This record gives sequence, C-alpha cells and structure tokens, in this order.
Amino acid sequence: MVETSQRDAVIKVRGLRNQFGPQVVHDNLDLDVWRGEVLGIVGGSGTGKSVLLRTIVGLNQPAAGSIEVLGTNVLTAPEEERRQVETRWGVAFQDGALFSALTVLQNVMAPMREHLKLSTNLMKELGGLKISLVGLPHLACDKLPSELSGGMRKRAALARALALDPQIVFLDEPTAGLDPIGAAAYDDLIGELQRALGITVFMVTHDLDSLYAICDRIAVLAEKRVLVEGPIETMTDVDHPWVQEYFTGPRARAAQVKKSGSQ
Ligand SMILES: Nc1ncnc2c1ncn2[C@@H]1O[C@H](COP(=O)(O)OP(=O)(O)OP(=O)(O)O)[C@@H](O)[C@H]1O
Repeated sequence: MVETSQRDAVIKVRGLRNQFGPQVVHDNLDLDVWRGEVLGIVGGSGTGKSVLLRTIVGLNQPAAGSIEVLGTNVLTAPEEERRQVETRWGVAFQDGALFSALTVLQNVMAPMREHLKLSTNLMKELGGLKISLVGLPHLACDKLPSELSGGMRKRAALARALALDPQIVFLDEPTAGLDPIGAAAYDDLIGELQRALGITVFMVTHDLDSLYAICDRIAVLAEKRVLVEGPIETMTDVDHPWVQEYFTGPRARAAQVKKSGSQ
C-alpha cells in the first residue's frame, strides 16, 4: 500500500476524451496511478475500461486530453522517447494475445528482440527466468500457446509482459475465464510479483475476489469518467446505483468474507 506522503504518479491522465463516431466513451476523464500500487479499474460493461487501458498504452488515439507515463507525455513525445517509455511497461491482454506460431519462450523473447541488443543465448536465459517467475514449468518454454491451458496462457502472457523488467504492468481482465482456484493463484502471483519487484499494476477486472485480495485502490468508471477512486472499503459509501449494487451485492459480500477468512 502506498502511503499518501510518498505518492508519486507514474500515470497521469487529464481531460481524456475518447469517441467512436457519435459514441462518446470518455469525457474529461482524469486519473492518477501511484507508484507501486495495484489499481483495479472497474465499471459496468461498455464503460470504457479496456479503451482506457488501450489508450494509455498507445493502441487507441484519443480525441482529446493528455497522458503522462513515467514523466513522458505519450501522446506528444517524439518517436524515440515514446519507444523508450514503452520499454518500461508491459501489457497482458485478456486472451493472452500471444503469437500463435511462436513457442512460449519465443513469445517472451519477442519484446527483448525488439528493444534490447542481447545475444540469443542471453535472451533465452532471461526468457526462461521470466517463465519460471510466473510459475510455469520449464517444459512450457517449448510449447505453442495452443498447447497450453487457459491459465497457463495467461501466465505466459504475464511472462511476456515482464520481459523487459517493466515498472508498470497493465492487465486486462487477467482472471476472466479461470476457475476460482486458478484465479486465486493468479491473484497471489500478481501480489507476490508486485511486492517482490515493486511494480505498479493497472488492472481492469470484474473479479471481486481480485479486487478484495490484491488491489490497493479502486477506480470506478461511470458517466464517461472516473466517477470515484479509493480503497475498496470506501466504495460502499459511494452514493451511486451501480457502485452500490456492485460493492454491496451478494458477490461482494462473499468476496469480503473470503478475504477476511484468508487474513
Ligand atoms: N475500436 C472501436 N471502435 C468502435 N467502438 C469501440 C472500439 N473500441 C471500443 N469501442 C466501444 O467503446 C465502448 C467501451 O468499450 P470497452 O471495451 O472499453 O468496454 P469495457 O468497459 O472494457 O467493457 P466490458 O466490461 O464489457 O469488457 C463499447 O461501447 C465499445 O463498443
């Protein structure tokens, strides 16, 4: 948990507007992400959680606003500076988005090939380390993504996101599609990596168990902006129908009980 006095924003989003044709997804959205925190992004379906993530990492061009990541304005920075800052974050998408024709090890080596000037042997060694860091067995290195289970694919995607020792990791619905035991194991892994490596985690999720288990702070997207942000305990006080339903409903109560039972 980041102390208020030590807060240092690694991501600053200001006045963000995203629009697809007549559909305005974000309007005047502001968000700060603090160094070393696990931030959970939640909101109803279609509120623009994935669009926000994709915009911050440069996969979607916003209509207006500014986005600063690790001190670089990613929308206006010159190409070389942008490439530099891109090496300091990693992204794991919901379906893994691994290259299907490459083995797990080759997938993890792909960002290294693109950004680092290292020998193939060294990249193989580093790739193997990342693969064991995420809890995959060594024999997974030579498998194709199609030969892995869904949970293993998510771990492989995480290993690739960690390839360049990033300061920030973006996760889009990391536990979606996992059984509860697999999801809890993945949450534990993220929590352990965050503590061991000091990374900042930006996580889009619907998974209340994940929110209770590992998120330091929650940002709720509603009404085209970050409606409210804060520790999960404060969410039940928010006077908004979606927030009330989400955080006081039976699933939230079950997740809360699970969390207190694990402490
Ligand atoms: N490239 C695109 N072109 C047009 N519309 C898009 C595009 N990407 C997203 N949208 C629209 O933007 C809105 C927000 O999408 P987004 O995927 O961010 O929602 P979300 O909050 O992540 O939803 P969910 O929880 O259902 O995954 C949706 O209405 C979607 O149809």
